[in-house]
Amino acid sequence: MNFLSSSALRRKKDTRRGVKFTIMVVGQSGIGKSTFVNTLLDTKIVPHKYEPIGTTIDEPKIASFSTIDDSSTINAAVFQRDFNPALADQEPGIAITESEVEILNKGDYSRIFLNVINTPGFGDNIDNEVCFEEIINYLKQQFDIVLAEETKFKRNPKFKDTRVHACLYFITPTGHGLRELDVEIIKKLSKYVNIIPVIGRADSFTKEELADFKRNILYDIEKFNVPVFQFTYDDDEEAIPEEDEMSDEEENILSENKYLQSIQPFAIISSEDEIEIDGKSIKGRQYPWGFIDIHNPEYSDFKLLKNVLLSTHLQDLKDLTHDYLYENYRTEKLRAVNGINDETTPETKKKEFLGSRDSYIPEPPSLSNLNALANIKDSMILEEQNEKDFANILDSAQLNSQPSISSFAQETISSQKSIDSKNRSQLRLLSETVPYALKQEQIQQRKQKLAELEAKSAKEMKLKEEALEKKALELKLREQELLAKMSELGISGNASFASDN
Ligand SMILES: Nc1nc2c(ncn2[C@@H]2O[C@H](COP(=O)(O)OP(=O)(O)OP(=O)(O)O)[C@@H](O)[C@H]2O)c(=O)[nH]1
Repeated sequence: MNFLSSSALRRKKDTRRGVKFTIMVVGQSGIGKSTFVNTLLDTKIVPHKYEPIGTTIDEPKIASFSTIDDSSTINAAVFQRDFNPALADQEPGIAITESEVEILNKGDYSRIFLNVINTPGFGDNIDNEVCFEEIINYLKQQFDIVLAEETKFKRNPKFKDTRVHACLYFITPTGHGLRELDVEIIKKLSKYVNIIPVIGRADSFTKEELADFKRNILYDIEKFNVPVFQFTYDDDEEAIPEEDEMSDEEENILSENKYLQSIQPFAIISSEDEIEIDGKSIKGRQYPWGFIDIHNPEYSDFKLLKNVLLSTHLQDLKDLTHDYLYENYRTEKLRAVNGINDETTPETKKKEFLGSRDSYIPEPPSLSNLNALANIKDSMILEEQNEKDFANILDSAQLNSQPSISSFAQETISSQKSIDSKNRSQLRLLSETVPYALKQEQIQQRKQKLAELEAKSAKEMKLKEEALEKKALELKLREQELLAKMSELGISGNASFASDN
């Protein structure tokens, strides 16, 4: 009989109920992002550029977008779905779209609720700064949503965690290595998401070219300290003490990680098309000289990458996002908003904060008290736990008819309650301000962005107005010249022409 530990049981239950996982694809247009996603899921969930609406199972939701040319009314997403030659010379800007799909593993009935974030327009602009900002803001916003929820006194049981767990960064297949733009964007994004570099359309290289390209990329990653996701393994076998013998499963994981690390970055070939080979239908690409099965590891790392994302490393990617990336973000944010002194212990902070509680007047919602709130909230949870413990003592004491314990517990609870009830109402009020304050911050940022856009378009309007006035003046002068010429020649102008003058 197989026995499962309670955590393994919980994990099994969780996977049956469904695991939420979010991936993002970033890279230049035409590099194979949409094809990869659709092949990965064997479903058309992401549209290709200029593909009309209605070709995917659901229309992707536009989460946010930025336009470069503010005077235009189009945005990247609209621009990309419908080809309009009149707008072809415009900068596309960037859109961030979300597509959700549920994956059911028929073997063990586990489910993954996968959210795919696409970034059409990325890298297609002359100045891509706005694209970086839009993606980073999106990633930060998802962290903020979790932070706001965490600080709530009463959490929403239906809360949806939208943090992005992995970003597949499609490297432009130049063959030379990483471009300056790649280094810059990966460095910026890696603060908020695990970056997995990918070479798309790997069939455009010969075997040797691909090996060279991979080598160049690894060299650049090392040289410029580019923080990408690592498949960790310990090369130093002697470092593991004998008594810490590894189980077969652990050994397999280590050797698998070692192999995955050795083939980095993944070079993939994707295809949405099925081709018929020996009466069997396979996902592949047909060339004038033959075909490629995209699952064949000899040519494509597609199968490996699929396995990493949807099976072997899914939990690692989620854990790293929560325990490392989000935790760093949370700490940084709390420190920044409160100008916190690290030497102060949570206990001192709590005392300082509670010292003035009798004269406490709630401040207007602000992030400046966020850190204090987080610590207070921890202490509240502790106090609440204490109260529960006392109540348990009381219950068991009453059951056992032991009046001495019962009266002790009751006394302690009532004195604790008199302090706590006062605290609690203040703390409840404060903890409710945190999500509100974060929302306010976002609204403020949006307002500022809108104001900047308005100022820019007002400036452009003014320039256009001046240009029109200049043109009108030129026309007027031309008209006068013509009239003068006509009178010289003895030709009389028509009535309206003359009266206009
Ligand atoms: N040869 C080859 N072509 C590919 C591969 N993957 C995608 N393509 C083709 O490349 C073209 C562009 O692919 P997309 O998946 O639409 O590229 P994208 O990066 O999503 O582009 P945007 O939608 O503009 O962002 C399509 O014609 C695909 O069929 C591949 O692995 N090998």
